[in-house]
Amino acid sequence: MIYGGVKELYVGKVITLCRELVEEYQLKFSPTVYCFDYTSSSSSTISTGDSYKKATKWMTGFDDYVNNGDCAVVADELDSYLDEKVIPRMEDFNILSWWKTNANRVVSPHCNKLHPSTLEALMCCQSWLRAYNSSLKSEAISQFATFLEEEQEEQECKQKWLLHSQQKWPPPSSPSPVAHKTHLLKSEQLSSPSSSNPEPETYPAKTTPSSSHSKFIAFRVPRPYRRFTVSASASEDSDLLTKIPPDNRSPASIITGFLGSGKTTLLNHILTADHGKRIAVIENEYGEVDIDGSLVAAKTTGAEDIIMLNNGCLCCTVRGLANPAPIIQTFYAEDAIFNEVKLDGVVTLVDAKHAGFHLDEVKPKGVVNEAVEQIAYADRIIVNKTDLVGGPQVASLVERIKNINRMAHMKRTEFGKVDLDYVLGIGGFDLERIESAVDAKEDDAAHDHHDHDHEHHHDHHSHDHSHDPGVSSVSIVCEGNLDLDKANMWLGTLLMERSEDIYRMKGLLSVRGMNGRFVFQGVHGIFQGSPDRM
Ligand SMILES: Nc1nc2c(ncn2[C@@H]2O[C@H](COP(=O)(O)OP(=O)(O)OP(=O)(O)O)[C@@H](O)[C@H]2O)c(=O)[nH]1
Repeated sequence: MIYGGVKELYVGKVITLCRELVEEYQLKFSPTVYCFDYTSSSSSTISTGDSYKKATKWMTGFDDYVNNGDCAVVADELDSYLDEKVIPRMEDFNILSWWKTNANRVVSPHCNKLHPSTLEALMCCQSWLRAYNSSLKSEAISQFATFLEEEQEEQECKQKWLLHSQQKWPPPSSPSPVAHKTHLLKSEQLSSPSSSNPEPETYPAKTTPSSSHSKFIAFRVPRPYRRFTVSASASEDSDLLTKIPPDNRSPASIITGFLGSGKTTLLNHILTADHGKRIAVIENEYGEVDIDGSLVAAKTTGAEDIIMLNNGCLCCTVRGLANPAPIIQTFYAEDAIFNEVKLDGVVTLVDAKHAGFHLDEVKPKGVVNEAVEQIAYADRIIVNKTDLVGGPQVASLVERIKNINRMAHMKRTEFGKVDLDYVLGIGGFDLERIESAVDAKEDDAAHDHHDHDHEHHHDHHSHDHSHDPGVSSVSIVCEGNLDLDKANMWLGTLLMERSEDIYRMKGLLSVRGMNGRFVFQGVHGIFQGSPDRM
């Protein structure tokens, strides 16, 4: 109609040519199904102004064809394409918007957010490689294509993480206005019983290779976090192989707390005590002058391992000093550190006299109070300087602290005087000690002799949720066994969606098909889990 008398000849030629091309394409690639929805392009929404029609009068034949045309029988992809109804002409038709709303998504919503050039490179590479791969059957190319796909996934995760971290951490140019120090204690237990047993211990179990299958709890954590993949091999008949290799790495403790809360005092107490441990101190001093270096007792007692970091600590100076999270993450993110050092625990000093003031401080929207954060990450909380305030004030502070972090053990002190066992060898991040941590926490909350508030708030069988300063402890206790797949899915989703909000978590799961418990612990996106020893 549009092309006059010769149309049969030319249209026929074009169709034959297209068919040859499609056949060639189909030989190389498996057929792809494209689905288009034309229903949303109803003519009622289309502007077909009279002036436009007049100006393009020569196209009226096409319009008639559109209105009366019938579909041909669909034989292959080309036929199906030729068979598609064409849409009426319109003045303001935008082909790109039409494809955006009508065509099937070829790009996932996540990919859609990638930089166009990144996306283009990924897609092109994949297409080329698939083409080569189909003709050359190259294993290496196939692997590379898979790598690219994984990289694409990684980019999606990374983008998600970036969104979170941008909300959470101050950018390098705007460090936290609160000047804090964080001390890292690395102590080597010379007579550690585990160090005499270098062989990994395997906990035997009957497994039937044919019937056993592996279950995985694997959380993709975007770089620079370490990825944890934890597996439990369980068979249908409840046989289980569990294995937690002994951990001979040197333990490290983080001492944190608000300005003047007594960190250096506690450190001196530790360094001068008779414990037989060799201790290295990495002190992060926010300021030009090394004040605390001269105060730390070890310097005068001949210890050689004191390293001062005047604005030099990579994670602290970049991300602000008040938040211990970056330091905790450093122990997991860097292989060199992770292989040598295990994080033992976070000890938070709280100034009994001034902490209430800091906890009350109202922060701008989206900014978490640093004093609250330091309590939230803690395994041990030392309410120091109790000599400066009365009993009721300390009791009310202790209550507030418990609302923020019910898992941590707490003690009241003067001049940081605590038993060393209380702050060293905590095992706060140790999967093998999760259970004792949970049990001991109950004892501690109810019977700590330093803590005379006589609180008997046993929340073991309740869903406990307090609302002090935006951060609170939640304990969930459920009866029965969990389906591992569902638990995996739930935890994975929780971490993907809300890891930013999870300061610490510890738990014991009873999983269907496992004889032992499944223990886990985590800090934000870092998650560790393993079947418990039987
Ligand atoms: N009254 C009293 N003073 C204490 C106590 N603990 C520490 N102090 C004093 O409080 C001051 C600050 O203690 P530090 O140990 O330096 O506190 P810090 O957390 O290291 O302080 P920054 O380095 O400024 O963050 C020092 O003068 C200590 O002697 C305590 O329990 N009672």
